Amino acid sequence: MTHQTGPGTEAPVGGAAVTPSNTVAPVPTPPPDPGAALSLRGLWKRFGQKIAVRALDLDVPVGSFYGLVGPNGAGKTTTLSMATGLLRPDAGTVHVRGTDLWAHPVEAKATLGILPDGVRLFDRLTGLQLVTYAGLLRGMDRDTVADRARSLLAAMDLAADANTYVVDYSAGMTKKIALASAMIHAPRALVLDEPFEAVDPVSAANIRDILADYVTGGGTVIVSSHVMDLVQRMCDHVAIVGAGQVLAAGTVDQVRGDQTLEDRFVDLVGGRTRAEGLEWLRTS
Ligand SMILES: Nc1ncnc2c1ncn2[C@@H]1O[C@H](COP(=O)(O)OP(=O)(O)OP(=O)(O)O)[C@@H](O)[C@H]1O
Repeated sequence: MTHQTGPGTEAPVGGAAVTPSNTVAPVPTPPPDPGAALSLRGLWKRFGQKIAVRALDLDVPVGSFYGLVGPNGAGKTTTLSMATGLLRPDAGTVHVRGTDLWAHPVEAKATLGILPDGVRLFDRLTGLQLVTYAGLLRGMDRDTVADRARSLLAAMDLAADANTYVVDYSAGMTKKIALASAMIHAPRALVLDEPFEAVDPVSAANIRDILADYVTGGGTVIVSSHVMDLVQRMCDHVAIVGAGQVLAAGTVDQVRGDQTLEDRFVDLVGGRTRAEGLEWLRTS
């Protein structure tokens, strides 16, 4: 379910959205959903002159496999970073099963597993050391960490490279070890920014199976992706984000209607251009 403020709403000042007098008043936003795995309300983020996320609301139901899609620069990473405590919003709230993440970060973050995009790992550790370190940081006992680390490395097809330094991993292997590190404490929700980027098709299928099992077992997964076909097949819910706002959200069937998700995405987001002025690229 999404709720958006009116089109004339400006960036917030002092934490409140300001509406110019000559525009339509914003639709009042309902309070955060305490039953949702993740409930975002009125999130804003500005970088200099660029408003990356504007008045974004989103509810992710518990037990859903939720896809977040949008064109490059739409604000997906910024939204997920604010939703997981990595980037402080200029305004708005994030609730994780009713807990205000920015007011009670330790409590809220304990229930999340996070795969951020582009954040440096401790890559002078081996893969096994990195996953072990993630478990110990979460306060788990050594035996449980050792058991789970072994299982995760096997599931990610990294057992043979357990003792290789992460700095020497390929991009896909790095993605997989970061994912294993996000899962070691059996979080209640996984927030994964582009988890399949650079991952080979066999590993991607294995990861999809792991995530599907996790959802069947009551977990919630939120993934950002550019691959519409993958989201349509893998997710049960989807939000299409454009220019920092949610343009459509709901179950995949609700959002796509009688179109493919890709066609619906292009309809909502636009941006298809004819390649004019590139005649010089033709070789014959
Ligand atoms: N640290 C930053 N400083 C300045 N601008 C930023 C910063 N982070 C993001 N932006 C800008 O905010 C906008 C949203 O970026 P964001 O990375 O959230 O988009 P995205 O939807 O994740 O894009 P992509 O699909 O390409 O990864 C972009 O215009 C980007 O240039």
